[in-house]
Amino acid sequence: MIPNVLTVAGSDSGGGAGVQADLKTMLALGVHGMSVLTAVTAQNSLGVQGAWELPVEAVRAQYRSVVDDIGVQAVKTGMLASAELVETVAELLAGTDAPAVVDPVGVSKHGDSLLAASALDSVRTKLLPVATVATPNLDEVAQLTGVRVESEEQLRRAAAAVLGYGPRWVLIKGGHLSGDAVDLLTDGSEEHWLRAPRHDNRHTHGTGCTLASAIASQLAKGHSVPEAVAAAKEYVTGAIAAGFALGGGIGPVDHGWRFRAGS
Ligand SMILES: Nc1ncnc2c1ncn2[C@@H]1O[C@H](COP(=O)(O)OP(=O)(O)OP(=O)(O)O)[C@@H](O)[C@H]1O
Ligand SMILES: Cc1ncc(COP(=O)(O)O)c(N)n1
Repeated sequence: MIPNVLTVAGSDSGGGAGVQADLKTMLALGVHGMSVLTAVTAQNSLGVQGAWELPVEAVRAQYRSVVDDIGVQAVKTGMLASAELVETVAELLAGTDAPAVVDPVGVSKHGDSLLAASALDSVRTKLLPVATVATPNLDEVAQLTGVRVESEEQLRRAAAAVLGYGPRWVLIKGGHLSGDAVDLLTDGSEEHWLRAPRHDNRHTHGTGCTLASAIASQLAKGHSVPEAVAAAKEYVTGAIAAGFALGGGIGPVDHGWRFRAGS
């Protein structure tokens, strides 16, 4: 049986991040990808030119259509735009018997806001508590907890601060530090350090979405959280190494790098 994985996220018209990155990742990792769109962005390699959220009823209806008939083995969330959508999605996740990977998307790589400032409190108090794994980057950690990380040693403090909001596991992504690309996965008792060589490639649009979707895909296949995150890190590292130029700005990671390696 092919596991079903659902992304609840925004559309990136340029195809490098958001729902498009999620579905490509799911295909590459051998699961059936499904989507609940929360917002539509006009976006390309240069930035986000516009964003429109969907009505709460549209998000709820898409979710019910998928979960009630087809069923899901894992869910991933990305851009949720507003407090109302964050709270709706948190409530839907709480009623779903499947692991949830929550990527608390705040700002795009170009600095465009993808989440209203008024939604931060709902992320802290409603969404993080229902996450099996939360995957904030360092900017999101600072926004959500006030903890600023400038070195690898400080990742532990960031992880403890995020765990304080109640996710089962947290993966703090240190991709924005210099040196190796080091992330810390912990549930407060176990610690797993994930280290990969930094690829000197500016075409990294979609790294966060890709990593979170890869984790959800591996969880759906029945792997434990540490196994799922290790496999997802390997996949995203290869995708970053193969990231390619597109348009005039930052190009996407290559979701199909494993297929191309053999072609
Ligand atoms: N240049 C790089 N080389 C190798 N790995 C990287 C590089 N940049 C980021 N990573 C890794 O990619 C994953 C995503 O981390 P990152 O911090 O980029 O997420 P993000 O900030 O949510 O994504 P984005 O910056 O696209 O919004 C992490 O595992 C991180 O360590
Ligand atoms: C619709 C949408 N969702 C998320 C992101 C962040 O992308 P990432 O952190 O993976 O680069 C984005 N740029 N656009």
